[in-house]
Amino acid sequence: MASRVRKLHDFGQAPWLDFVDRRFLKEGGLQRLVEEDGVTGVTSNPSIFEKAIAHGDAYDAQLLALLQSRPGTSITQAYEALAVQDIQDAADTLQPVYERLNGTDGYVSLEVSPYLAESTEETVAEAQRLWRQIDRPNLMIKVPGTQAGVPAIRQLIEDGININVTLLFGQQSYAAVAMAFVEGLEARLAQGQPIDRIASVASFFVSRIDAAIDRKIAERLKSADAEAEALTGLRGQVAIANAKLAYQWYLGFVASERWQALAERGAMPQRLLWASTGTKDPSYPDTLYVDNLIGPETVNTLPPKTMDAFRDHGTLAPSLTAEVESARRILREVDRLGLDLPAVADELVRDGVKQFADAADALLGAVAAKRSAIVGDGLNSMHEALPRELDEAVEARLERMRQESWSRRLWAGDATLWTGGEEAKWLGWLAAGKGEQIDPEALKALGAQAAQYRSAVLLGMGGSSLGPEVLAEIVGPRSGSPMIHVLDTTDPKQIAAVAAAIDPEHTLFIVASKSGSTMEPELLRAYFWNLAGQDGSRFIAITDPGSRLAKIAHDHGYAGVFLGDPTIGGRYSVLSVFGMVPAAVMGMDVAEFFARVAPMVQSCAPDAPPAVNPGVRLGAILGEAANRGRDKVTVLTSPALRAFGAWLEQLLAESTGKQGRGIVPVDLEPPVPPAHYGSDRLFVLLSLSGDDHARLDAHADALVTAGQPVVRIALSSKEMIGQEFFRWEIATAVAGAVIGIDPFDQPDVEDAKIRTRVLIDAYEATGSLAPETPFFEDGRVAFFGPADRGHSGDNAVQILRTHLARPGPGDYVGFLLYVERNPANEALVARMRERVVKARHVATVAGFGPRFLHSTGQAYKGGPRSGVFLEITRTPDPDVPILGRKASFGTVQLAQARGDLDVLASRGQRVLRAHLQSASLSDLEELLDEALRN
Ligand SMILES: O=P(O)(O)OC[C@H]1O[C@](O)(CO)[C@@H](O)[C@@H]1O
Ligand SMILES: O=C[C@H](O)[C@H](O)COP(=O)(O)O
Repeated sequence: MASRVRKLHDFGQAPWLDFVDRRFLKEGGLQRLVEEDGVTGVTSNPSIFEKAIAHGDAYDAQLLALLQSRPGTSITQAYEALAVQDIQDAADTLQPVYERLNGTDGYVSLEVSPYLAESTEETVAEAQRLWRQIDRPNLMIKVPGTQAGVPAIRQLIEDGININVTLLFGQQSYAAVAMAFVEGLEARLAQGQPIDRIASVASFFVSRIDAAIDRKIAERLKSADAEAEALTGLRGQVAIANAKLAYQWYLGFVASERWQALAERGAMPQRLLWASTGTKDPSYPDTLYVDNLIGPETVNTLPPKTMDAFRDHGTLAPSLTAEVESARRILREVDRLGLDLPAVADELVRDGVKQFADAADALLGAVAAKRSAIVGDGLNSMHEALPRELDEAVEARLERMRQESWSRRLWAGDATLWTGGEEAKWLGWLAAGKGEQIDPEALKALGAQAAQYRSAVLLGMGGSSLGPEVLAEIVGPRSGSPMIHVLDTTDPKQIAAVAAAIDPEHTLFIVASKSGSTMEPELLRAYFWNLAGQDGSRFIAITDPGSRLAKIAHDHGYAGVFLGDPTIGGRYSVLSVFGMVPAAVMGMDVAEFFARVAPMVQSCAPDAPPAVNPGVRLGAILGEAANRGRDKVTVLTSPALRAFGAWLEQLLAESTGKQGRGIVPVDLEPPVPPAHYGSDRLFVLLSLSGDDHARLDAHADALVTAGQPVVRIALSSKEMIGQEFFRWEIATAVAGAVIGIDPFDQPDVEDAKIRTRVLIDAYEATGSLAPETPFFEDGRVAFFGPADRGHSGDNAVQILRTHLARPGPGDYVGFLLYVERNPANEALVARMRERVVKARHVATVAGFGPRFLHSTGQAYKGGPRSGVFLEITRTPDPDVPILGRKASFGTVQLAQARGDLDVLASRGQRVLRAHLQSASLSDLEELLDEALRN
């Protein structure tokens, strides 16, 4: 006996299957339905593919093969490759049907990306691309019947592409779509193109209408509506009535002269297709939306469950044209009762687009997760353990980000993600992450040339020095390549130490400054220019086009000038020439380096939904933590990655620390037992496989047990540090959006520079710095501070005690040292920090001046006003003169310290400056120790 499903054909209706799945196709499921049930078509949508691909392993083998053969494949491309294969398989299964029915049936539908529903042009382009790629005559591309979709449908029909119009709910949009179909065909005819093989269906959604109307009715019934009985009578009636009237419109339409003219030229009608025919309300019969919509020249696409039910107990009768008057009456009732069907239809279109976009997000998320599993340790891992409240806030934020398409908007340069200001002009680092800002061949040649030098000295500040320093310290020069010294200071001892360590004859000097006008690299450039005998052949410059440095490099005959991208701010520049030129000098294979970075860039791509996008996810954590007072991002690393924090500090602080908000990075603070930490921290651990990180792990475990939020990041090799540059750049940009600031400006840095300049200019004029009076001195140490800040005490210990008693919960203590940055001084300040943390239970930061001025300085001045700073200065001895100037490097450094203090004080931060007279730094450490003892 013929199957009941097959018998639908007797009524002129084509049964299609609303389902696709790899295993089902491979096991011959579709073939069986074609043979046994007379199925003559297949529809898919993003939800169907989400169910197929995201759950189970049927697609994993193809995915693995794809990613192995083309590692650069994006998750959208990967999904598409999987879907395309299924659609081609289904089309091939239906090919005999298509042939037998002479192109009137036998179609398989694939939907364009739901993300494009508002863009006509992009929908057209994607439909054309999929059409070419799938390359089957019995393919239909599904395009939503939205406002933007209608002109796309017209265009695509004109192009000769079969179209399944999806998401139709209302009579009006159906009519618009039918006209678009006609116009497309007419346009073809006008061009002399054939129209007899252009197939189209208009997918009228059914069950979703009842679901929406029934919900409205239920709401009304809750409030004891006077029309309760009439409303109840409409439950489960409206969708079918709506569909029946759509069919009546169709009948009128195909009878029209306009259509008949096309029909005479061989045009096939655009059939109405009943979609969404699986019953949503279990109290309704499971074949409701099949039994009642049977009629000629139509299609019903049935989900497997509905098809099984219909096969089993469906009712075959020509129902579509029955009781049309009753359908009209029902819709009049809907109108009378104010249920507003057109509004419901509009809302269902919006919901439908969103629902498919949600499904696409889930699908892409699942593909991304599968890809991460395949990439394995080729992608640095990240795991977070967050206290419940923060965890919930992060998850809620990620969901909001998903709904608001943050990953896509970030890459698209949508400034409204931030403050709607200048942000879009500063996104060149995204392309730089893909290696697009450098010329690998030129860098290879540079690496070969650089091998002749014993050492290299890089002169730069902030973003121009910290990236190279991290690369030098973590990855290090290859054997045969020069040893690299990074100088980002005006400290005379530090400058002298580098000058003494090199042989200028065998040294390559790299002057790095985006602006080309930063004071420190300019002074250092002049100093080493003379030291190197003014021989330009041993100098190269890295700078932005048209800068003063570019001109000097040209005039001085530099061996090379590497130009940066002006749309990249300094702190985001490490993956541009600013990091990669020094890397090449160190003998790194830059192309190989970027090949390692690539999996992170792909994982952070615009199509990677926030929850599985490692950069966006981290950004959500950083931003939510900061907004909840956990604004001290405490960086802990395994030994080999120790240097990373210096780069990260600048990125986080300078990007987010403004308008009294932002993140205060805490780097190189010695770990202490969890009891000493407040509730203002977020801990980030970076560990390198094979490095000694057992203690670090134990510390992290203890922190988690104590309820502290911990993010753990693991690298499989030190070369993988490149991935962290990119992850953190994305994370910082995203955190900036969560915090609500522009992460690409640095509004408070300039002030300290101005104050310094005033002091130095005065020095050049008078030969001395403007006098200043300490509020206390004892010959060992002199103290300076704003008079109005209540500094008091009869001796150094008391003064320090008073100052260090200032921080309360959530505050932080900053040590700002204008002394040589060397291992001994670093160790000393680390000890001082440890004492403060233990005694005061607050976070501590430390910076060596003027280096930190171009890095964390922005956050200390513009960020949260929770800092308590101890600035430490001394009169440098021996000093280093600057040729052609009265001021020495030491004088400049002191002027910088004074300028810094002034600005910090003017911003309401609590500041004290200890100027070492006869006391050494160790002496100060003892005083501090005493001051912290009760
Ligand atoms: O590369 P440049 O222009 O010399 O700037 C160095 C650093 O100084 C700053 O502008 C801060 O003063 C940083 O943003 C930057 O990385
Ligand atoms: O083309 C088919 C439609 O996408 C499908 O029928 C929608 O069904 P649903 O409303 O059950 O999601």
